[in-house]
Amino acid sequence: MIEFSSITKVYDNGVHALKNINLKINKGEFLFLVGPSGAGKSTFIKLLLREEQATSGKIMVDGEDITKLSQRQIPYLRRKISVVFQDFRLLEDKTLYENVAFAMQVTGASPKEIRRQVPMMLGMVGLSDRAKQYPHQLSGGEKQRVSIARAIVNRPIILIADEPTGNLDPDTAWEVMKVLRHISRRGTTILMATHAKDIVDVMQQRVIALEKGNIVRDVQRGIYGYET
Ligand SMILES: Nc1ncnc2c1ncn2[C@@H]1O[C@H](COP(=O)(O)OP(=O)(O)OP(=O)(O)O)[C@@H](O)[C@H]1O
Repeated sequence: MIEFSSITKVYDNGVHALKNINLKINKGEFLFLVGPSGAGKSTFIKLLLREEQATSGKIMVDGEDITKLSQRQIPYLRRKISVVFQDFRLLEDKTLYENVAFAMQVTGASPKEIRRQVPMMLGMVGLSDRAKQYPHQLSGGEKQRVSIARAIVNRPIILIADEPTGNLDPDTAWEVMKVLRHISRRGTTILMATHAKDIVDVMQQRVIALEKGNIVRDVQRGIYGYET
């Protein structure tokens, strides 16, 4: 479903951030992307989102080489590949319902679809009864769950989570992980970049480790494998 073939990224300053990466990701997989700072994790994510362009190689997503997309086609890619960030990035002047609904409105979804889909998503992340509240009334973990609801409301094929538990205490981080696991079991692929050793070790999912732009490990039911 997603395939990197001979992907290399050299930034303008000459840094080789990714070196000849070959990788296949299947539907519904849960993957952790790990590695020391500067290993190339963010670059990997940016290439998938087309925030950066590969220097060479191709990246197939859902049957299409995304390195060839024009600027005009990129918004469509970002519906197939959705992201949640460490800092949540919710709209503070909108309620939870409105935050999730807004992501559908911008794609031109009908009011009827929005009324059906938004409560379902808020239910899935366990926040049905908070729909009318504003982000400032929520804990960090709750904010991250809203941001996940918003990210999956348009049914992406892959959800990228970039350090999603980085700002959360351990208990709250696990609430977020339960939601991500549930979403993955329903068929959405999850790619989570993280430094959270304990989470990676307990979850026992596929682990892809990058170091200096190379994949140094790719194991099913893997562990974090670095000192923290
Ligand atoms: N826009 C850029 N221009 C030049 N070099 C860059 C740019 N972005 C990243 N790099 C370099 O590319 C390499 C890989 O960086 P990247 O941000 O992908 O690593 P990372 O694994 O995400 O690190 P972290 O865990 O700190 O987020 C680093 O050497 C970094 O300095």
